[in-house]
Amino acid sequence: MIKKIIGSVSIILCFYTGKVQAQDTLSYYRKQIDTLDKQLVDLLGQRMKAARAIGIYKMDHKIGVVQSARFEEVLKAAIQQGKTRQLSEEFIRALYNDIHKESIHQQELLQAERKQAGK
Ligand SMILES: O=C(O)C(=O)C[C@]1(C(=O)O)C=C[C@@H](O)C=C1
Repeated sequence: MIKKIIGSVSIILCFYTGKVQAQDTLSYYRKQIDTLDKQLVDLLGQRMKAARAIGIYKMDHKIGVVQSARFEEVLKAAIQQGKTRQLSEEFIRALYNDIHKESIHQQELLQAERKQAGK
């Protein structure tokens, strides 16, 4: 009888500790995602800052905002790097098209602001 009770208790304990371990694993990876997401947004902010600086240069040198050949280069490099990280070409294309759109939007906005300010 006592053996049966010990057996049942140890099974319950195993389930419990298993659940605790699963929770630990989930929160461990979620924390990792939270940290990486912060870095991602921070990097995107840095990239846009560089894009705005390019926007000023383009305005000063009368260069058009959209530079398709340059964007193709950027995209190609990102697709190549993505391949080494198990990221599909489709995903990288969609991501970079959105980044490019925002980059152009920020440059145009900045140029419009500068024009309005008479700079
Ligand atoms: O390289 C430039 O000329 C940029 O302005 C940067 C950038 C980009 O976000 O990658 C943005 C717009 C251009 O069409 C090409 C590339």
